[in-house]
Amino acid sequence: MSDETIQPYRSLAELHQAAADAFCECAEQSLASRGVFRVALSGGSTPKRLYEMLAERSLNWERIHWFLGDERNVPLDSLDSNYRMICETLLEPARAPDENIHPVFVDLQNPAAAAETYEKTLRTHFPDQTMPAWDLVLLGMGDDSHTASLFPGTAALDETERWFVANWVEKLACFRYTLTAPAINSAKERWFLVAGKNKKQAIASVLRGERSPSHHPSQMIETTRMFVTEDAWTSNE
Ligand SMILES: O=C(O)[C@H](O)[C@@H](O)[C@H](O)[C@H](O)COP(=O)(O)O
Repeated sequence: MSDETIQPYRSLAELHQAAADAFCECAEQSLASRGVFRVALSGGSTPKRLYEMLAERSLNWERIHWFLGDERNVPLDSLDSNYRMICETLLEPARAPDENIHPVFVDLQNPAAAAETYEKTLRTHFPDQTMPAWDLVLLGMGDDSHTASLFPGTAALDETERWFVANWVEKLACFRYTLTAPAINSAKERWFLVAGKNKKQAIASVLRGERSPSHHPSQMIETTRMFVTEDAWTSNE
């Protein structure tokens, strides 16, 4: 990823404002050219305020479809559910049509089956495609360089055919649901939102460290834009 695709912001508020503007522009362009905007959203804390801001924008809610880039293996009403967070911050305040919202119907006892079911759902939205043709995938980055639920040293990093899998994460001692790297890279736009000095080392390793996707999974993503706060950024100088 070249440095011109990376924009450091003085504050998280400025990052969210810029990301909200860029999101709306991306949606408008997609709707104008394809009549639909299909986006996979990130979980975590960084995008929450962005989602709240988007709920206040005048988007064409009827023609936007909302998907999960990853999910935790918890009930959808759990405080740890990405779906719950996205509903509370964005989809409920915006009154997005239920039929446009596509949660992962988790199966605590059989996450592999739930992931296969979600992949089948995705394939109905992107028929006859080898990989999902998202208009946008929003991503965060962990301080261990993970993105979505592609964690270092996990089996999902090696997946080249599947779109969406259940991924055992040893360090968390749990399954996570995640898009695979090829199913993220097939998006027209792949954006990272990264904030906080605790992410500085991860960003430096991902962008400037040796190429080692098994240690730095975010290196697998062909990023088109990175929104980052200055306290998480080190320039190339
Ligand atoms: O399910 C999740 O938690 C996310 O999808 C995950 O990949 C997240 O984006 C990073 O862990 C960064 O999280 P923060 O934004 O909370 O730092």
